Amino acid sequence: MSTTSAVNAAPAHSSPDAAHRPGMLHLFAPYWGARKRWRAWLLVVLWLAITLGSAWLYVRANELTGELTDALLARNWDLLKKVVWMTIGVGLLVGALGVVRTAIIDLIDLDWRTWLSNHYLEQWFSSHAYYAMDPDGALSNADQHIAEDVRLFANSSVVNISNMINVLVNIVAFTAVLWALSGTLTIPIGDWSIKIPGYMVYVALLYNLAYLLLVHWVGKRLIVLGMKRQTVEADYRYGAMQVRENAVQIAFYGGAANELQRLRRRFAKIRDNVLATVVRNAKLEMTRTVYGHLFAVLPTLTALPRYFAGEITMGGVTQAVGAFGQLSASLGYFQESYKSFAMWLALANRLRDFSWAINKAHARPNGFTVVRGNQSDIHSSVLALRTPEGEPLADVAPLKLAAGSRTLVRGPSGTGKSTLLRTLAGIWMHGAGTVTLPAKARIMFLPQRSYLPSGTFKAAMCYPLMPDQFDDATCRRVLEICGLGGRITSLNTRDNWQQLLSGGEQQRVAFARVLLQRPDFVFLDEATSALDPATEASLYQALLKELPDSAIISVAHRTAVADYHDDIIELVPSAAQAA
Ligand SMILES: Nc1ncnc2c1ncn2[C@@H]1O[C@H](COP(=O)(O)OP(=O)(O)OP(=O)(O)O)[C@@H](O)[C@H]1O
Repeated sequence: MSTTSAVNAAPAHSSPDAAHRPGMLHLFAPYWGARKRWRAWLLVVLWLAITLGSAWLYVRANELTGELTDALLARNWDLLKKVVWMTIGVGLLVGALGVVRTAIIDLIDLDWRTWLSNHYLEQWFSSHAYYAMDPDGALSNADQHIAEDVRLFANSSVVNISNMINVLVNIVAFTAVLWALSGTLTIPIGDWSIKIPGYMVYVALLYNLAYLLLVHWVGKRLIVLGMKRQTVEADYRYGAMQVRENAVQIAFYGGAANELQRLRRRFAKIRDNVLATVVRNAKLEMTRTVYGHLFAVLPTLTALPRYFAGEITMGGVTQAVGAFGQLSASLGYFQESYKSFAMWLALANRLRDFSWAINKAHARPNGFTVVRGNQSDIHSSVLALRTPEGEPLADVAPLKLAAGSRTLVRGPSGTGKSTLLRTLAGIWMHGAGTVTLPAKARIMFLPQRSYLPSGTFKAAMCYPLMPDQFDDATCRRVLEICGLGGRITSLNTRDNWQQLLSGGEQQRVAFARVLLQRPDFVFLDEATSALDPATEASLYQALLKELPDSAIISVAHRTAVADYHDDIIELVPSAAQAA
């Protein structure tokens, strides 16, 4: 792994507790607040214009139902024909505008999702967040946050907000219609009378407010359940993925029964969550059904006083009932979509927690200072290595690794040899000391088990550089040196190399990477542990021959490896660790 980007990732003096939990606004502002977002805003303006136009058409359609009723009652066939044609025309126009509106919403959704995905990917890969240890577990399902949560959040935000605006426009339009049709209701009380202008609007508002409060009271637990749902689903999927990735090891251990139990336990959590959601949804639906049916005749009853007073015609009643229905349907949107709001809130909270976990990872104090200087060697002060819990591991005397030097790091298991390499790579932050790296040197770290991305073999071999940076002939030459010439017939064969190649072959691919990329410093952490002594010897000999000027720093338990090194760093466990 090249360290150029990882060096000194975290700020030296900060605290994860001080990390900022992003507010709701942070989910919207960076995208919608940026100046260059004119295309997205143009789409919003277009959508808004169509929504206003549609609202006017809905009002017109409602007027037409009133005119239709009156034309029928008056047996006015000419007027009836005209009204029918106009109703069809308005209906077609509303439908066509609806299609365009949906397409615009889909485009806004896609653009925003693209931006959010990039944003979270960058945050995750920036500094050390993607490999940071995560005590809260909020980073462990990062894949779920980036793939699923972002998709659902962008979609439900765009859909919910656009629906809400649409509903608000309809509320305003039909409140005006209903207000005009309501006239003034006069309630006589003895010698007095109370006059209520636009009384039908108040009835509709009260009816829906009571509805909303009831639905919230019954349904608020759905928010918590929605949040938990995403987590338990992700845990289950991750568990299954672990089995896939470690299938052979599990089979060797005969661990199928154990894995089965583990996955069943995780699935049981999904089941519990879904059951609780089903029960809560049923309660919510029941509440809505009972309430809706109890008050089904309310619009007609509300319009009757004016009809009986002779203030409106039967067409007026139809229109008033229609307007009441439209207003209620618009206000009722908040109840209808309670579940999707609950889901949206759960997603927003999960994304905020994810950003928070990344912020905490960024703010975690780094005990080490890793800097780039103009010198050609790598050197350090005394390095005090610690565990994440702060327990001392080992104190490493000042290092000086010059070009062409060969250094072996030895010591009992668990002393901190790999930790020392991680510290030099800038990806370990528990301890104290300073590491100075050459500004322009290329440094490569080979762990015991190298990462081989799936895809063409050439891409896996050239990782982390791009395959087009190397010609096939050079690739073939280093493969021959590493004893893989016969094994890999085509550089362009695609496969899951991590699973397909043996442990020793994977280590040989890692050596091929080194010979190909010719770094100035090579750190090998038990990089030949899976190889037979003869292959190990031939690889080390090839390394020294091909890269005579590179510094080689190995961590190895095998005594034979010492033959290829001049200096030895002996790590001794700290007094506390030895005790
Ligand atoms: N990510 C981690 N979280 C918690 N503890 C860790 C982590 N990585 C390493 N440690 C602990 O730090 C100690 C040193 O580990 P390290 O891998 O550096 O030892 P080592 O000398 O390379 O061991 P070995 O020779 O067995 O490979 C161990 O006790 C290990 O459990």
